[in-house]
Amino acid sequence: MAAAAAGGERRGDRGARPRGCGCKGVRSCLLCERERGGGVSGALPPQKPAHFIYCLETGFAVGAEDSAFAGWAFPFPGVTLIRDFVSVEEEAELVRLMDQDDWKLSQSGRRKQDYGPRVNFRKQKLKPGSFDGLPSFSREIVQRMGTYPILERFLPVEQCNLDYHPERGSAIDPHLDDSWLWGERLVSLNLLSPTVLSMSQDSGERLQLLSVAQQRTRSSGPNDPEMGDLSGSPSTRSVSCDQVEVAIHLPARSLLVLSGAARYQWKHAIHRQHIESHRICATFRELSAEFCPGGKQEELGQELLEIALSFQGKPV
Ligand SMILES: O=C(O)CCC(=O)C(=O)O
Ligand SMILES: [Fe+2]
Repeated sequence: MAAAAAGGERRGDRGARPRGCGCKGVRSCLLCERERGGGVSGALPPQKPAHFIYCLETGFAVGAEDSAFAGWAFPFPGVTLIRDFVSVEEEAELVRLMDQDDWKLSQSGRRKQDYGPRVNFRKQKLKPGSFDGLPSFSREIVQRMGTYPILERFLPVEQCNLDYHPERGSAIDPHLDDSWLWGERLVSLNLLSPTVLSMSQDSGERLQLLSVAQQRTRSSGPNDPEMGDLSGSPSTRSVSCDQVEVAIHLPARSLLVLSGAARYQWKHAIHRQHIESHRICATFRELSAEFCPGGKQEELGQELLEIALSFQGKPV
């Protein structure tokens, strides 16, 4: 289960939980918060003062218009978003097929279905367990992924479906996905409703910002009529990384690929307030170098790949 390592979720005994709640340790959802009364701190995301919005066209994170960072931007590499990766009809069919299997209760008001090997991330132990492959309905989806250059030779060995519902206050805390087992590209298919993936870092390093005019100069050249006023002196500004949150807007039916800095340096999260209606996300993960040809555990990697790509799986 990737999200466990990803989010560092812990087992903990906080007494009986209400029906429908799968929270453990410090996590909570609307159901257990209601039961406890008064809510809990940590149910809402920490507010970061510097709000940026990821711009798909330029690959920059751009200061939100109503904020103190309007007019400022910085490069945000490692994000690829493919709109309309599946059609409305395919989306409905995928959800119908997912719903034929049970959803297990998970942390923070989520439900999940996992198709993947048995993993202990803490001890770095891995075995196939009862994994019998990705589900048959993913065969075409995985084949389609491979037609995009960014997903060349993308061979997933895990699929994790997560189900988010506003009534349960579903969310996922900021985390990095594991990188011992999982490789460079994290791929997620967004179904049923749009949401926002919130990117943040704990590091106190300074992030150098460019004024939007400077950014246009670099990307468009000096003769672009869109450039606006470039005559002023180039100004600079910086902000501490841990003050920044970058919103990546994810339309329904889009496919998101995170790699590089967006995968390894920036944590990702879905805040509760960004689940406005039922949402399902299917995340696909590939193996890290250790499990690929030439790596220490290539045989185990090959075995897992063969199982995964038989597409005969049921949730583990
Ligand atoms: O729901 C999402 O888009 C993110 C899921 C995620 O980060 C994870 O499963 O590790
Ligand atoms: Fe994740």
